[in-house]
Amino acid sequence: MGQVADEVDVVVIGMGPGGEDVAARLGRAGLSVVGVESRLVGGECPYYACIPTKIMVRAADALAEARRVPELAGSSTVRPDWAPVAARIRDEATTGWNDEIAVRRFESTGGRLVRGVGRITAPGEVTVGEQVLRARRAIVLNPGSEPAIPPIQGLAGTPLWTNREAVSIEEVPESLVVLGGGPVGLEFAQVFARFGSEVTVIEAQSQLLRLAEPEAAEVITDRLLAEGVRVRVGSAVQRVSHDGRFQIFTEGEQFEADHLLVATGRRTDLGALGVAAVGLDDAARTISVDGRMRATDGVWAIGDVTGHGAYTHTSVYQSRIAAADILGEQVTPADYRAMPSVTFTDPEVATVGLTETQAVAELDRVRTAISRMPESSRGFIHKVGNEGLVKLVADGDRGVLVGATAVGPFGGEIIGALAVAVHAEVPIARLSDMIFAYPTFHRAIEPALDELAAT
Ligand SMILES: Cc1cc2nc3c(=O)[nH]c(=O)nc-3n(C[C@H](O)[C@H](O)[C@H](O)COP(=O)(O)OP(=O)(O)OC[C@H]3O[C@@H](n4cnc5c(N)ncnc54)[C@H](O)[C@@H]3O)c2cc1C
Ligand SMILES: NC(=O)c1ccc[n+]([C@@H]2O[C@H](COP(=O)([O-])OP(=O)(O)OC[C@H]3O[C@@H](n4cnc5c(N)ncnc54)[C@H](O)[C@@H]3O)[C@@H](O)[C@H]2O)c1
Repeated sequence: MGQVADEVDVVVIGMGPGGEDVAARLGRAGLSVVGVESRLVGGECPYYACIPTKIMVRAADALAEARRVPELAGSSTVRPDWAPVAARIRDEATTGWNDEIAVRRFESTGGRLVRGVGRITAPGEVTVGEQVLRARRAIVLNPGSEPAIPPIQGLAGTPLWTNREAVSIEEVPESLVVLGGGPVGLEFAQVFARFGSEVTVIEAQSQLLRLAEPEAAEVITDRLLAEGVRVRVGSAVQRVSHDGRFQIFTEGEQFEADHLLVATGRRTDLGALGVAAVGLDDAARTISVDGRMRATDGVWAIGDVTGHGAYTHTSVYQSRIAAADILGEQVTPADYRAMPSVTFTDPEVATVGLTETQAVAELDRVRTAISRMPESSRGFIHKVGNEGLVKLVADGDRGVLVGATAVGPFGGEIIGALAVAVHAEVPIARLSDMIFAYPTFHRAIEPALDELAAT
């Protein structure tokens, strides 16, 4: 006798932020939904990524501000203690890496959770261990991504850290090498340095935050150097060894540290997900989706696996579209032109849309302008810690912004105004008429607009 299939309307494989959201929306709309999750409902973001790292950043920023007191307001003595940070992450944010609350939240929408690794075994069919699920209406794929470990000689088998170990430590390492100068690497590097670790960042590309505007990378590099972080760019690690401590060998240099944090990007495994069973390329890194998140007949995909920006806001944006499409509602196709991102270093590095390099590759006439945060009134008032800039990228033919970068205190908040401008294609002439409250950080947008208007 063959296995009797469990028939439902929708099976969601992977309950990351997008998977949880799409499952809840469809459940609330009256569909029968099974969510399949092999680890924790909620995915990477609440347990190992966004939330714990931002708790760490908040604490590290508090230390940095206290250290700035002598330049502004008297004297201060700062004695970092990791215990409150570890306790907040463990007890307040992740309840000991336990997803009971998230499971209850999902079940309250009418959904049913199946624990285990889900795999597509035929069109409309998902197998989890011995259990076979038939999806009448949709399979939604939200498997997220895993830390990618580069094939460096000697690295495999060492007790390296990825973001998952780094958010669950109880004590700050005395010394740390961070491999990779992307958002993950830099957020951790600055946090641990501010808590007293001796930190080295090794980045293979020629600048930190390789995808960011070079002017932004320069600001954050200078800040890290000023805080005592050792930074190596354009540096390839050739070999690693571990004998209780790590030795990291690059061309011409050797570094030694108690711990090694690998933050060299993310990987997916479409083979393990069984996508070939529905005709998709299982050797690919990402699943191509159309504007409605459809990957193929009866299959939708959302989140990191789609390759449209590994951010929680991407995953949840896509989940809304996928849910509406599955419910047969009118859908505005996905539009990523105004995709924002924020790296929560201090200063924050926030971007929206295209960088100058990307715009030049796509458009006939590109204009850019930069205003420096320390030259603004608020930058002057803020004084220590005021590094930053606003860079605008405009389509010279259409007279609209196609991209922007805001680096500075609250750079992630400043970018909000610029995201509206890029999203709604507000004419630059119209933006120039705006009133910017005095003396705010976002007022640094105005001189850059003036410069664009004058060219
Ligand atoms: C250190 C760090 C900090 C970050 N900070 C931010 C930030 O500040 N802001 C931001 O927007 N983004 C941030 N991100 C990115 C963010 O975490 C992800 O983009 C986000 O989690 C969305 O991912 P997702 O929905 O694709 O799935 P994920 O969160 O990766 O979840 C996917 C889930 O699917 C499960 N799964 C996978 N395969 C299967 C299977 N076959 N069967 C069953 N279950 C499966 C996994 O166990 C996992 O729980 C950060 C990432 C890292 C690493
Ligand atoms: N605040 C946020 O929104 C936030 C924070 C963290 C991560 N994320 C997302 O998570 C994803 C993963 O972040 P990430 O920083 O791990 O990846 P990333 O790809 O952005 O950066 C990884 C860096 O490692 C470098 N690298 C790769 N191999 C190397 C090697 N062998 N030696 C030295 N350097 C090497 C790359 O050149 C790259 O600069 C990103 O897509 C990011 O957008 C977002």
